[in-house]
Amino acid sequence: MEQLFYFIKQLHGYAGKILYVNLLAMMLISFLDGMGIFLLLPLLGISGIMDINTGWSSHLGIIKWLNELPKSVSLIIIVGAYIVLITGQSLIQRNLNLRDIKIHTGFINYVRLETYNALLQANWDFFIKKRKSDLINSLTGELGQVTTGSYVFMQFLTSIIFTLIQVGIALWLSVKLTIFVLCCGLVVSFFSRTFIKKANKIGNQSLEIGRSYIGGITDHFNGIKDIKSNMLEESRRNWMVDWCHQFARERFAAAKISANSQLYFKVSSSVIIAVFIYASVMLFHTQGQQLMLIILVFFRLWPRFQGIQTNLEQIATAIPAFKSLKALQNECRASREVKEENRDFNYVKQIHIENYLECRDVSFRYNRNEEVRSLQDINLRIHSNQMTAVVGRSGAGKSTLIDILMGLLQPEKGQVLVDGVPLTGTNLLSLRKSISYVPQDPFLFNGNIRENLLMIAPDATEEQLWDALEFAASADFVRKLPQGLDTLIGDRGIRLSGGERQRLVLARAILRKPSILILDEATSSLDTENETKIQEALDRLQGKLTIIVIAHRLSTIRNANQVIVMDQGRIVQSGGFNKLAEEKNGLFAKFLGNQLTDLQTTTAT
Ligand SMILES: Nc1ncnc2c1ncn2[C@@H]1O[C@H](COP(=O)(O)OP(=O)(O)OP(=O)(O)O)[C@@H](O)[C@H]1O
Repeated sequence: MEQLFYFIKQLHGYAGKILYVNLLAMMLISFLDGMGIFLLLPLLGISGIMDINTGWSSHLGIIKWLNELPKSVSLIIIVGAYIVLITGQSLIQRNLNLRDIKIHTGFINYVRLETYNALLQANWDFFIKKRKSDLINSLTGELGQVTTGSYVFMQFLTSIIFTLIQVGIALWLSVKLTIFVLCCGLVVSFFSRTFIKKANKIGNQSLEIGRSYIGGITDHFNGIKDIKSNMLEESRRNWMVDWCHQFARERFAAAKISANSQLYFKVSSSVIIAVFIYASVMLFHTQGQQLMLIILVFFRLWPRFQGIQTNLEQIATAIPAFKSLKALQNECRASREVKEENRDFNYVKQIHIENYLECRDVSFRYNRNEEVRSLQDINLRIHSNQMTAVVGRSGAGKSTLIDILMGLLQPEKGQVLVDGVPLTGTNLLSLRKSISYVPQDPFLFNGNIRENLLMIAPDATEEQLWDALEFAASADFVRKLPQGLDTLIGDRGIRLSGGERQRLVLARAILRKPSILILDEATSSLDTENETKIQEALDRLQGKLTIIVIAHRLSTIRNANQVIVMDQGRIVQSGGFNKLAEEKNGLFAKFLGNQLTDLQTTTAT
């Protein structure tokens, strides 16, 4: 229940006073509802069904008073009172419903934003350890369950208040009878705890099933090209069929719990009332009007018990989602990148590197339980306004080094320093704001080219957009598109070629006016002509920007001021391009030799 109360606390924190106003309104409605029973009594008296003047209702003076009036007058009073009651109750109910919807939708957004903000502030390490589809599931399915659970909890509170007031009215009408019904309710509830436990188990299962669905579907669409080109449709279909069976089993089990619980309540109530009526008539010789009262009280209270039971089962089903979302929020908070004060990214100022960005004795492991280090004793200086190239075999640690330099990953040992000042929460965001990073697999969202560019620089003018496109050798292809800058590029830019995507992301990076430009294999999909254009553009930027390039094609880095050669997480060579090329036994000369051979082979074929 701890997790449930955590969210209820959040609900309370969000809604505040309105929650109490609603609870008060609920009490009023249930009181008016209870008054309905009260009106039935004089009605029954007037119609002659019950003898109002005898025994049990002696404390109901108003009924006697009504009974003494002429029938037509008392009937008008009762019917009028009935209309006033129902109208009042309906008006309050209407306002309550609208207010509830406001609280509920507001609360959904509150929890959504809390979780999303927590995710936005989590560090990179958190994301590389998490499955993306699980996060998507948390923000969709689980969030839905959590908000439904909170809503059901409000219904549960309403039911409790309604029941208490109904019990109060019932006690007023007949103490013994009400205590009897309450005892029966408690006994039945005690035995129905098992349904709540089962519902909680089903909640856990449905959480897992939801995760596996989103996981499978995400994998499917991420790998759709592989699936189509390698004809993997059948295996995907089998996965979906299996999932559907699992889903059907889980749904059926959930429905069975709810159906069994209802059956149990209905049968037990009929048995209890039958035994009670039999005992009243045969053993205690109860009279007609008392029997009527028994039925009246019983039939008003019992459905309330059943409603509470159903609410408890629904809450139990939602608790695993509560737990999961709470755990996610806590994990995000524990992995928060910077302290609370630095939260507002808009006020972060770019940092200007005067001398150099430095790695001092940096070592890093992705998994602390494993021996292998992805970076080992890295000592390196990246000089301001110069071009530094990082080369090495696949898996040598180049991308990891870049992530460390950007402050995305924290060194296990050693430090990253900006002009001699260690990279910490305060200057971390400033450094990142100064960087434009172009990854191997660039991110473009489903929109047009203009929107994708403006995402990074919302105030950029038309002229600045075209300048950036010119720089990245993209202006020509964008001009040729039917709608130019307003052309839609599809999911992740699928309607563009790999090279066009890379050039567009490069243009976007430049638009941000960074002081550090990092290109991680950013020219790998370009043909020689466009690569030359980019290289010329980078040459023009030399001396104005700090440029860090990871490149497999060594032609791209010919003009680099410094080349870092990495192997198995270590820096094995560093220096100018020509100097390293002359170190005949070095790894760099070997790479150069290989690329020359590749080039010659390609030309010969
Ligand atoms: N998220 C991760 N979890 C665990 N190990 C990782 C992770 N990312 C990379 N590694 C490991 O760290 C080492 C360095 O990887 P890194 O991506 O930095 O190499 P790289 O030189 O950039 O390779 P490539 O040129 O293929 O991109 C590799 O052995 C890799 O398996």
